[in-house]
Amino acid sequence: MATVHQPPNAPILVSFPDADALVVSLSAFLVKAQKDSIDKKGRFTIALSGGSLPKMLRGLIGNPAVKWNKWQVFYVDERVVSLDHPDSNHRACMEHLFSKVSIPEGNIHHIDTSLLDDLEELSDAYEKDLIREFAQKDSARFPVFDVILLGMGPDGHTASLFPGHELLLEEDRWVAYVNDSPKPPPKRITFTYPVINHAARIVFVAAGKEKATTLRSVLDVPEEGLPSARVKPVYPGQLYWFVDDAAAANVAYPRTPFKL
Ligand SMILES: O=C1O[C@H](COP(=O)(O)O)[C@@H](O)[C@H](O)[C@H]1O
Repeated sequence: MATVHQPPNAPILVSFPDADALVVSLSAFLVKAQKDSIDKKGRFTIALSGGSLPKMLRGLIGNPAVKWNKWQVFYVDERVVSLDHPDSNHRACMEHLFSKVSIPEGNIHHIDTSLLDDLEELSDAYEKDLIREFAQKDSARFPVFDVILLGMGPDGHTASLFPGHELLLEEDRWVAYVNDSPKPPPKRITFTYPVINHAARIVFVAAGKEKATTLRSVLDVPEEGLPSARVKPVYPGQLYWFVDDAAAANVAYPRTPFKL
C-alpha cells in the first residue's frame, strides 16, 4: 500500500471505539500537556469550549495527577447570558467539572456579567483579562495557550465562529462579539482565529454519528467555508482531532494510534 506523506504539523486524527474510551485518553493527554507546561513555566493555560465538550472532561475528576492550582482556565467562547443560565458555557463547565474538583475560583476566567448589555465592552474586558494573563509573560503578538479545546457543530462551526460570518476574517482582535449567531443564543463572545491558531496544542473533540458528514468535509477535502476547517495552527503548534469511531465513520484521513 502506498505511504501517505503528511506535512510536519498536519492534523493528527485519533479515533476511539466510543466516547468513554475517548474520555480516558483525552484526560491522559491533558495531564501530560499539563505536566510539560508546569515543568517548563510553572503554570498551565487552557481554554475550554461549551456544547458537548465539558462532559468529555470527566476523566479529570478525581485524578491526583491534575495540579488544579496551576491551571488558568479561559473560555474559547461564551454565550452572553448570566453565569447560572442554562446556555452558559461556564455553567456547563462548572456542572460537569469544576464543581467536582479543587480548582481555585480565581483561576477560572469567566465573562464579566456586569457588562452583559454592552457586547463591545464585554469582549474588550475579556480580551484585557487575556492580556493580563499573557502579555508580559509570553511577549508574542497573540497569547499562546498550552491547550485549546474545541468542539465542532454539525454545520462546521467552532467556538462562536459560524459559516459565512465576517468574523472568520478577523486578524487583529483577540476576542470579538457576535450578535447574530444562527445557533441560539444570538449574542456571544468568541476567541478569534489568531488566538486559536497560536495555541501550542489545539484539540477538537467530536463524538457521535451526527458529526460524521462534517468531519469528512473538514479532514478529507477541507472546505474553507467550514469554520472548523480554517483552524490551522501556527508552527510549531499541533492540531489534534480526538473523535469516536461513529464520528470518523466516513473519514479516509489516516488515523494515528493514540500514544503520549
Ligand atoms: O455553540 C457552541 O457550539 C460548539 C459546538 O457544540 P457541540 O455541542 O456540537 O460540541 C461549541 O464548541 C461552542 O463552545 C458552543 O458555544
